[in-house]
Amino acid sequence: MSDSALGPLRERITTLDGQLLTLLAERRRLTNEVAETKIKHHIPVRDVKREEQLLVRLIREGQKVGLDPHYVTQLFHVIIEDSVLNQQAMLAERANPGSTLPLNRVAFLGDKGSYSYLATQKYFSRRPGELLEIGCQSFSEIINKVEHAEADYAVLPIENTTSGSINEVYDQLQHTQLSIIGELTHPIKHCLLVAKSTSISKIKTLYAHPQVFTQCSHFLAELGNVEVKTMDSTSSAMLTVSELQRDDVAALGSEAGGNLYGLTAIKSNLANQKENHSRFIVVARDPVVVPLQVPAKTTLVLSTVQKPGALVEALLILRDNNINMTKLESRPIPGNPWEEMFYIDVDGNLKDGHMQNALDNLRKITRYIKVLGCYPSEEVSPTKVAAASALDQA
Ligand SMILES: O=C(O)C(=O)C[C@]1(C(=O)O)C=C[C@@H](O)C=C1
Repeated sequence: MSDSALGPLRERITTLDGQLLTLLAERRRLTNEVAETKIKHHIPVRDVKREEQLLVRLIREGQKVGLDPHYVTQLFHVIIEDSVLNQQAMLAERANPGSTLPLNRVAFLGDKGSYSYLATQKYFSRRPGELLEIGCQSFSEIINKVEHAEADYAVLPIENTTSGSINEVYDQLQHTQLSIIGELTHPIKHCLLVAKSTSISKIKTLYAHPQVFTQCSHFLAELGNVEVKTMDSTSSAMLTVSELQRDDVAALGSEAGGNLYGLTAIKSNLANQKENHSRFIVVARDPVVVPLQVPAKTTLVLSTVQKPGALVEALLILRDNNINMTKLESRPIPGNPWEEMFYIDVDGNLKDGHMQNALDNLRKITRYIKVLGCYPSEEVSPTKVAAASALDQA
């Protein structure tokens, strides 16, 4: 079928897509207005009951026009997540009036196209002010830039669903006075990126960051006899391949990043686990206040006294204060063999009475304890409705 036969239909689709965008922008404006009311009346951002009602109604209405419940649910999860994150960003900004900058200078690993670059773009797209990206070669350089006020923020990857914690970043946090002020998760979709038209069987050299090789180890084993070259960042791997312009070299990285270097993805979804996400933290020189209407997380670092059960005792304090721990990580203390620093993420706000009580009690039983930051939680768990409940009422 020629393009001209598709033309009229495509024109109508293009018009509809434009209308959908206009409607989505209008919906976003309305939810921002809702946020203003929530700020004024101290109402929590998230209202799961309202989300449930809305989804049930939409699933029912969708069915009437031939849209299946799964499709409608997925679509509105994305839309609702967007409104929740925007509202949270608005509330956080109001609670920290002095912290809004006309220019956000942000240090991150790599250059244009790295996963940290994409995460930086995503996080700051919801914040006021222009973005100035400062690509760095190492985590210590990133921290240094913020400590010396050459950057205002740093975006650092802290864990990945396939390869686990990024120890180097935890070790940097041990020695800095910077505070964690935000977090975000970003899907990591590794692709095989090439500069010239080629096929997988022709590839002899593969460039990537070591973390990426770890996350794609099954694919590498399948590839067989390919020379693997480790690079400082995903972006330097992509830059190298775009400069070489050969049909026997490839980089591992995201499709969006590769596009910035004129690279094409010839195979996608290369990570060992299908659901491959990285969690990033955002750090700054000054801590932020998180309004109580926004779900918060707090990250602590502590070392216990050397006696059996000391860590258990610390964790029981959290349980007794009804505080949910979302992550526990241990790292060696340099110069003190067999001693550990524990990094603990919990759901909770520093302003909350339970949290204050837990911290007071932890201080009594630990050798060292520091709050690395309290920040809005960006994990917006999708509200579930049983499709049956939506359909029963139809
Ligand atoms: O109705 C609200 O309270 C909103 O903030 C809007 C909205 C939505 O996007 O529909 C967003 C977040 C809430 O959890 C519920 C619904």
